[in-house]
Amino acid sequence: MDTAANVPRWTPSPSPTRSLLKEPETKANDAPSKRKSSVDELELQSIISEEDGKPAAAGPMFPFSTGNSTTGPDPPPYSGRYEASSMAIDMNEGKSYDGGKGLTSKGSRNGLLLTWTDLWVTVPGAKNGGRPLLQGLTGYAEPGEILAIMGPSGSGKTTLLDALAGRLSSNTQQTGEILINGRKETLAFGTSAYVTQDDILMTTLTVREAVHFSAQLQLPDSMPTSEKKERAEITIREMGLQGSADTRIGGWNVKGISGGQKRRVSICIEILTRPKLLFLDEPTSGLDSAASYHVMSHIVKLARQDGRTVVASIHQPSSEVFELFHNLCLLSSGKTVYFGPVSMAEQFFSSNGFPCPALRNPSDHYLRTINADFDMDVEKGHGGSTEEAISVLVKSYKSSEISQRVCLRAAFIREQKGGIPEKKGRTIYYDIGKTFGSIQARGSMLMFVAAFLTFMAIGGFPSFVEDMKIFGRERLNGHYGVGAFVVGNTLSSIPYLLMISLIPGAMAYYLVGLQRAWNTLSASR
Ligand SMILES: Nc1ncnc2c1ncn2[C@@H]1O[C@H](COP(=O)(O)OP(=O)(O)OP(=O)(O)O)[C@@H](O)[C@H]1O
Repeated sequence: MDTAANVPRWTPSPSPTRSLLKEPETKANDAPSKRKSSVDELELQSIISEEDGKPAAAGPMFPFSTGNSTTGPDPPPYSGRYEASSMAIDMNEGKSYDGGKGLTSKGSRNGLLLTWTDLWVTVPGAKNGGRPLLQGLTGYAEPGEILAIMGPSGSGKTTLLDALAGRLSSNTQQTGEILINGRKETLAFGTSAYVTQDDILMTTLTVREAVHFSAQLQLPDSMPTSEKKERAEITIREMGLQGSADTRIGGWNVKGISGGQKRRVSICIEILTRPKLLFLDEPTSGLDSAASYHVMSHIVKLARQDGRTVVASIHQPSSEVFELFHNLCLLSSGKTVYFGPVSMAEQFFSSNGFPCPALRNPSDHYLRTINADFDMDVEKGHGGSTEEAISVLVKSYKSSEISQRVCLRAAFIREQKGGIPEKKGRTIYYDIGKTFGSIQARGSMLMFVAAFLTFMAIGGFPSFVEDMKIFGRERLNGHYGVGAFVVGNTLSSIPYLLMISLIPGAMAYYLVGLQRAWNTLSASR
C-alpha cells in the first residue's frame, strides 16, 4: 500500500510559463529589444535587492511551483513596475468611472465607494491578547465593479464581508477604518444587501410567494403593487427560477427545491431592491458551472447598471466566472496575499516563482498555491512548504508597487467625499393610516401579538411533559403531596403564593388590553 509520502501528487505536470523575471541570461547576439528587456529586469532586480537590503538568493521550491531553484536565482518580489502603465490606466488617482457606467470620478453619481484601511479583526483569547482573524487589510470596492474575495476555507473571507457590512459578531474586536464615499457612515435601509452563506428562507412558501412577499415588504410604498409584482417576476426569471416558481421551498421535514435553487432564491430576495452595495457570501455554492456563470454574469450586469458596488466571496469559480471579476482580494490566514486587478494576479504569482501552468484555471492555481490545510499530504523532501510559499507571497505583496498603488487609490477614494443616501426608517405597523385596509393591519398585529404569546407558551410544553414525569415519580414516592396548603405558611412560601395569585391577574390584564385595543379600532372606523 502506498504510504502518504509515496502518494503521487495530484497536480498535473506544469508546463513552463513565461515569467518576465525568470528569463535566461541574455546572449550577445540576442535581439536589441530582448537585451533591453533583460537589462531592465536586471535593473529591477538590483533595485529590489537594494530595497530589501539583501541579495537575491536561491530559494526553496514550493508545492505547485515550477521555478527551478538550482538553475537560477530566486525571482525577486513582484514590484509591478513593468506594468506601471497598465496599472496607471486601472488604478491611477484621476481615474474616471465613466467607462460606459455613467459615473464620474467625483465620488460617483449614484454609486458607493467602499474603502478599508489597516483593518484588523481579533477575537479575544487568553494568549497574547487574542487571535487575529484579519490582519491589517487595505482595499477598496468601486461602483460598477465586482471585487472577488478568495482564499482557502477559514482564511477570513466571511469575516471581511461581515466587517465591511458592519455585521461582525459581538465577540470580535475591530480596528482600522471603513469608509463609504469617504465618510464614516452606517448605511441607510435598502442601500446595501447581504446574501449570507446559509439560506434562511420560509420553508412553507413557494419560490414565487417568497419573492412576492419580500417585494411587498421591501419595495417602497410609493411603488404601485403591480410594479412590485412585475419586479418580483423579472427577478425570478433573471435568477433562472421560472421553472420552479410554484414549488415549495421546503426544509428538513418536506423536500422542496434544490440547494442551488435555494441559493438563487436568497440572491433573488436581496437584489429585489437593486441595492447600491451588495455583499455576497459564496453566491455560487451548490450551483453547477453553467448556473454559476449565469447568476454571476447577471450580477455583473446589475453592477454595471447604474454603478452598483459588489463584493463577493467565492470558493471555486470556473475560469469563465473568474474572468467576470474586476478586482481580486486573495486571503490566507487573514493576511493579504494579493489585492489588485484580476488581470495582474497571474504576473504577480509567476514573478514570485508560482506561474500558472497552461490549461489550468488561474483561480484554482492561486488557491492550490496558498492552501496549507493539506500540507501533510504533499510529498515531502522536494521543496518548501506551502507556509513558506504564503510567506513569500505575503511579503512580496507588501513591498510591491501594486500594494502601494492600492493604498494610494484607497486614499484618493477616501478624499472624494461623495454623497450618502438619505436614511429612512422602516418600521412595520408604523403610520398605517385610517383606511379599511389599515384596520385589517391593526387586526393582524393584535392577532400576531396574541398568537406570539400563545405559541411562546406552547414552546414550553415539551419541558413541561418531562417535568410532569418527575413530578409523578416524586409525588408517588411521597416526596410531597398536592394541595394549596403544601406551599406552607412560612416566609419563603410568600413568593409562591404571590406568583399563583398573579397568574389570573395577568390574564385578566391582557384580556382587558385586547378589549381596549378592539374598542379603539372600532372607534376609528
Ligand atoms: N466570531 C468568531 N469567533 C471566533 N472565531 C471566529 C469568529 N468568526 C470567525 N472565526 C474564525 O475565523 C476564521 C475565519 O473564518 P471565516 O468564516 O471568515 O472563514 P472563511 O474564509 O469565510 O471560510 P469558509 O470559506 O469555510 O466559509 C475561522 O478560523 C473561524 O473559526
